[in-house]
Amino acid sequence: SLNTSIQNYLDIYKPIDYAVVGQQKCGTSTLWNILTLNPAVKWVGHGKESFFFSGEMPRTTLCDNLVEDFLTQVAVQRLKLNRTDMLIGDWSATHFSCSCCPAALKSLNANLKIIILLRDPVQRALSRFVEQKRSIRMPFHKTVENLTFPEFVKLEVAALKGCVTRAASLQQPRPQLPAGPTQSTRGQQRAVGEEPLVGWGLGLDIVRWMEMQCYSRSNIIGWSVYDVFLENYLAHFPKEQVLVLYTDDLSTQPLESFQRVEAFLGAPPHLYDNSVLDLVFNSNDCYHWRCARKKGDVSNQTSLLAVNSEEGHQQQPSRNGPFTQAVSRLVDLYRPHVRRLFSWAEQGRIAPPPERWKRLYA
Ligand SMILES: Nc1ncnc2c1ncn2[C@@H]1O[C@H](COP(=O)(O)OS(=O)(=O)O)[C@@H](OP(=O)(O)O)[C@H]1O
Repeated sequence: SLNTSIQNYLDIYKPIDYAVVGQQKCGTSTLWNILTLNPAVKWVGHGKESFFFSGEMPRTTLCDNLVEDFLTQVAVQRLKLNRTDMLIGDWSATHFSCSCCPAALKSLNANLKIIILLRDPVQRALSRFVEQKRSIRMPFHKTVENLTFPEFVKLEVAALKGCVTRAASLQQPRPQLPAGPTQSTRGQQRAVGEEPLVGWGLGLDIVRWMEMQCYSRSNIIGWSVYDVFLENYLAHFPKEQVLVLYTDDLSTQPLESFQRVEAFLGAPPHLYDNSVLDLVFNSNDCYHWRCARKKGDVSNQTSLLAVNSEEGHQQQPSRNGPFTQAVSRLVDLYRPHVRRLFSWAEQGRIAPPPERWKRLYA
């Protein structure tokens, strides 16, 4: 029963224009619900996420999934709406931590615009932990059901460190880099002194590949190690095609954030209702991509939930208690990775992370 009045087959089957690749638990549902109120901005799939090239469980990498099936899903959107003039994107938040996804997406459309939303790494890890713990339907519920947050952090950080140490032991001498302005493997200019960015299939050696897999197989803690995954995207796509946003900005300056995304996508500006901009979707209060709560009602609930479950319903974690220690352990883990984000911001490769992150992780 599809409306086939649109004549141009190529227009219907052309690939997506943009991809919001993650990160999971960083506010992607809020971005999706509000941004797609703009009639020029649409998405592929029935729900929010297609999970087409990588699923919830990191081992289910699907980069060689049938391209034609994906194009058909995109075409369905154009046929349903009987329009070819809107921007169609993929919203799978699982694509950020997937090693082969930047390569697959680049092959799909070299002009693709990539959008990445990042939240304070500890907050993201906490958010995912609480979600998995609370719902038996969640894929990592079994992993965390009998553990407190500090217990889980201790085990997982040790496992991650072991994995990364084993990866580092495979280090071989690196080829000498030529002096002066250099070209990356993909031919893009980088300034003197800027580290070369490598990606899957683009200069990634065994050490960094294995390291990336250590983090990509650790959904709750490892998926907050943003620089490793972001580097992969920046190696494949020119920085002009990669927009990095921060959850803090979505929270404090929602309208500006949506306008920035619209400008990046080349979409006509939409007039958003103020009451809509005040909404937070898929919060710990109401786990569903479409479930909305007022911003003020959900703030800081996640850390409270985690503390309450472990320290006897206190309002604040005790100074040297297990929860505070777990947070410090995570801050130590994330520190060098957050620092890389700041250095990329200084080099103009990405938008600067929130100042608050500097105080926490510097
Ligand atoms: N505007 C704004 N400001 C601050 N925080 C926000 C905002 N929008 C979403 N959120 C929080 O993001 C969490 C949900 O993220 P996602 O929608 O990306 O989750 S998912 O990957 O689709 O499962 C979820 O975190 P938790 O509440 O800690 O679970 C949301 O509360």
